[in-house]
Amino acid sequence: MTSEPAALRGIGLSKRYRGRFALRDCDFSVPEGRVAALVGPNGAGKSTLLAVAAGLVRPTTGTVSVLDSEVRGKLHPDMAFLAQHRPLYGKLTVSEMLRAGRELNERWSSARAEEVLALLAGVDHDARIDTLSEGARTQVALAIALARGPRVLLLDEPLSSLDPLARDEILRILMTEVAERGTTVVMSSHLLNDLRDVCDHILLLDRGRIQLAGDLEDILDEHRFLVGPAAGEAEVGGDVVWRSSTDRQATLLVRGEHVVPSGWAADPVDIEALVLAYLRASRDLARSTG
Ligand SMILES: Nc1ncnc2c1ncn2[C@@H]1O[C@H](COP(=O)(O)OP(=O)(O)OP(=O)(O)O)[C@@H](O)[C@H]1O
Repeated sequence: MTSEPAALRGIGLSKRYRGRFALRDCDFSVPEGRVAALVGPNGAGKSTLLAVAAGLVRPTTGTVSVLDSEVRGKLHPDMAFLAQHRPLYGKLTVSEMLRAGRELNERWSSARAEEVLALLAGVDHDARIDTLSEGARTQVALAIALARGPRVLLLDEPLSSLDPLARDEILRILMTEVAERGTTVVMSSHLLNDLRDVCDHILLLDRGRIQLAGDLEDILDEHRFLVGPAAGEAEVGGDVVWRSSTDRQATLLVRGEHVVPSGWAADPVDIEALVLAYLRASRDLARSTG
């Protein structure tokens, strides 16, 4: 593991629920200032990892640290967490909810809250929370999280069930926060297309295990898709992450040094294709081992 200061670091992190691992031996380190995508299929352990990092769930073994101090059963003061089920009171109006946010949060920057109000310019402050669209509810919850003035922001599926316009609005707010304050963001999502332009770090979880962790550019640089006649496949050396072949053609995802046999093409990968190939490899392995 790197000794670079980390916004969020897990060492040997495991969480078991009734004998089943939701997280297993997870090592990762997200440096400060990164926007990290936490991706993986349903049930991979994303929400569990975020809940452990937020101090809501205790790990079974291992540790998680925020800004180099170990999380021990409560939210780090420099962190804000937006849970998947937005922590809002439906019967309050937006103004009342913001007042409640101020009263419920020890860490509340009034100056920051004023700025954050500007983020809610399009939301009716007299409307009850339970009458708002999903996008507006997410904006209110995000505004309250940002008014804590966090250095690290954890978001559990902030974009799910939002229409494209609302997704764009939330991402714009996040990117402004990152550009102006250097806040570290770790967000889980299934929407790889939306993450492509905003994330510079990736944590890929599958069945509780970290499959990939690191800066996105380095990880994309390390991988190539090789495509060529199936007969040449044996010549490709190195680490083959995933393969798919017909009688005539093979497609391989390779990591690190490898041979490109004559007649084969080596293509760069993007985040979506990379994640899909890792998940397919994992599914193929699970099928073959029963
Ligand atoms: N409180 C709990 N009690 C028992 N099992 C749990 C609990 N929370 C999560 N799990 C189990 O842990 C595993 C990981 O769940 P988790 O919600 O962390 O995954 P996820 O990647 O966030 O999934 P999704 O994308 O569907 O939200 C799943 O098998 C889930 O059923």
